Amino acid sequence: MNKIPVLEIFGPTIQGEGMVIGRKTMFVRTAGCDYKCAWCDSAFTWDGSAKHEIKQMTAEDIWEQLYALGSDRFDHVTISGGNPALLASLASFISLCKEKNIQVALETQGSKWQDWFDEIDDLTISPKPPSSRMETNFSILDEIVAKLQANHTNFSLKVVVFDDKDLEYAQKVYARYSNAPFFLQVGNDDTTNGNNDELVTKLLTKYEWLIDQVMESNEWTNVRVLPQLHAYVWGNKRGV
Ligand SMILES: C[S@@+](CC[C@H](N)C(=O)[O-])C[C@H]1O[C@@H](n2cnc3c(N)ncnc32)[C@H](O)[C@@H]1O
Ligand SMILES: Nc1nc2[nH]cc(C(=O)O)c2c(=O)[nH]1
Ligand code: SF4
Ligand SMILES: [Mg+2]
Repeated sequence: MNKIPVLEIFGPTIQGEGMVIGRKTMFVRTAGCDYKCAWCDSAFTWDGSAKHEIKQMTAEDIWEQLYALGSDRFDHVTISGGNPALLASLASFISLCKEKNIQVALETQGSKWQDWFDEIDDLTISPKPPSSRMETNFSILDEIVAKLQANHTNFSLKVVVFDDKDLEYAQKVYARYSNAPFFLQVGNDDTTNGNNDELVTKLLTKYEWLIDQVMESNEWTNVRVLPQLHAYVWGNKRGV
């Protein structure tokens, strides 16, 4: 099927995470994931709770909706999910964005390759640490990273950290792919809290903990430590 299962289209907003943090962007969130991370902040993309909201869209349908929301006020689109790398059909949307001079970022966990990865301007690969209860297939990840590097694709690695074990895992990933830009991201373990002041206080404490760990370690040098910026502005709200 050539259609793309879409759950959300929103923006313009700021990219709250990783290698293009702060950039003005639109978002397209696809449905379906091959993982089920214990702390997934977008579980509605795969747990069935929003299945009635999934729209099967063509590349042109998605573009129309992006344009209806953002008109000429954007030049960058972020594709997230779910795992958008499950969808070969995204190729058509990515080339449509190119035609329109729109840059494309994409978020995926690194469990599956797509040939269109090399067309992405800002590709984030986010392997999952032990707290997620998912298992990384390092032979697949090795292959993906090797191909991206061989093809000079602009990508980065981003590991979400909740605890010491996660940081140990992140260190292993950092050492294994030592030439790749690397980001550590604060984990949000309170994804249903509607009290933003309380949430932000919690997240800042965790951010400080993560910074402290990295600063005092000689195993971490060329790394960026980031929060989820959008959580500080909008808390756990969807569609921002
Ligand atoms: C919802 S995922 C969708 C893309 C893809 N499935 C992935 O995990 O990379 C987008 C990003 O949010 C991160 N994320 C998900 N839940 C989170 C949480 N509770 N705290 C911090 N980051 C989280 C993921 O690690 C990923 O980098
Ligand atoms: N503003 C904003 N930035 C984000 N960066 C990654 C997101 C995601 O859910 O993949 C996200 C999101 O949902 N909103
Ligand atoms: S891989 Fe991404 S979308 Fe899938 S469950 Fe994990 S965090 Fe959620
Ligand atoms: Mg998110």
